[in-house]
Amino acid sequence: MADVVFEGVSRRYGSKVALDGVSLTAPDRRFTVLCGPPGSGKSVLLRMLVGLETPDEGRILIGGQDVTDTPPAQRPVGYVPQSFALYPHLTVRQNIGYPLKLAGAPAPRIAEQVGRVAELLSIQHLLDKTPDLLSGGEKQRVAVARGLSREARVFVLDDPLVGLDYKLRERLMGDLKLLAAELGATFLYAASDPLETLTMAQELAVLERGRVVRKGPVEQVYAEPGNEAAMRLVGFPRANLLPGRWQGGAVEAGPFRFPVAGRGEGQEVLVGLRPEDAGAPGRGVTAQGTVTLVEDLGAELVVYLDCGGQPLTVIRLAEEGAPGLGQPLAFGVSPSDLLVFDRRTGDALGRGAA
Ligand SMILES: Nc1ncnc2c1ncn2[C@@H]1O[C@H](COP(=O)(O)OP(=O)(O)OP(=O)(O)O)[C@@H](O)[C@H]1O
Repeated sequence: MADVVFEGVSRRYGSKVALDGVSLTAPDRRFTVLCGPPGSGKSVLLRMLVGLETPDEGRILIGGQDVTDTPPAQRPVGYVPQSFALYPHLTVRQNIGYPLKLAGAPAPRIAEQVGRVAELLSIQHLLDKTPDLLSGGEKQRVAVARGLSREARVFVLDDPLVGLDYKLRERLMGDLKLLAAELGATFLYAASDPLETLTMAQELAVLERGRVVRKGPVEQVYAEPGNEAAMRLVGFPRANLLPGRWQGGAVEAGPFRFPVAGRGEGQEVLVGLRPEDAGAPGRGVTAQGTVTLVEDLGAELVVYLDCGGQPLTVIRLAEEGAPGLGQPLAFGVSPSDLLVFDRRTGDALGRGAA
């Protein structure tokens, strides 16, 4: 078993609180994604697991063993850092084998492991080259291979695909998922991109300002965000969040006015609506906007609307045809897809009632 457990972990840098009492379990052999805006503490948390940072308070356990004070080389953790540097004077083979060499592995064992990860990442043909001969995407693959070369029970990847173009990222995401399944280890992965978050995660932890504001299986967090930050960060395209007010038993926000169940009378709220939950007009709550931009995703179109000054994004199937710019577009929303959050605290208050 290699559950990773953070127990009440805090870290300050001077007066800046980077992590504030984080408690989180990354279950054994599951792929856990940490998502959150820049500066929310993802890297610091991962660097603590690797052993490059020490918590001011709290403990870190791997497979039930306290590793809080264990030196990095003695932790069963492989690491792909956010900004990687390959050694320019070493070949790809030597770069990938470097962490194993540091850990004192014998040469035949290193050769075997390097061959294995190179095959998993389809970079066998690059093994004898030096980094200056590689493209950006190839370098990234080598960095990932180096992080995965250790025989570890836990792998930590800190936003490893950042900066790559869309096509390359998509391919590497697929490869990494397969790889994770094949290695059968526990993965922790920081992602700053919502598509990457959704594609990679089995388990999810949403961080904001050094705290975990939501955690759980990805499907559960998506269906019940429970918090405005989780709604904003988990979903692609990003969810709409409209400022509004709860008054007289109904919420009014942008083009919507709908009855709600719950307690929040008189409150300033944010109404969350996922673009994919806006459907054909005629059902539930209907609204209309003017088309300002259409983005083609292939089978789907992302349609940007202006609803009386309130921007709103909806999804349309491409087979329905692209709406014209400047044209009106009506749409319908099931009341239960309108999620209401407290604008001050971000906490969920309720949903639209039928
Ligand atoms: N060595 C350090 N010295 C001072 N402050 C630091 C240090 N490392 C991190 N911080 C601060 O801690 C906070 C959390 O940083 P962290 O790098 O973990 O964020 P992140 O969520 O990984 O962001 P990004 O997505 O930009 O990588 C930030 O405010 C950052 O400035």
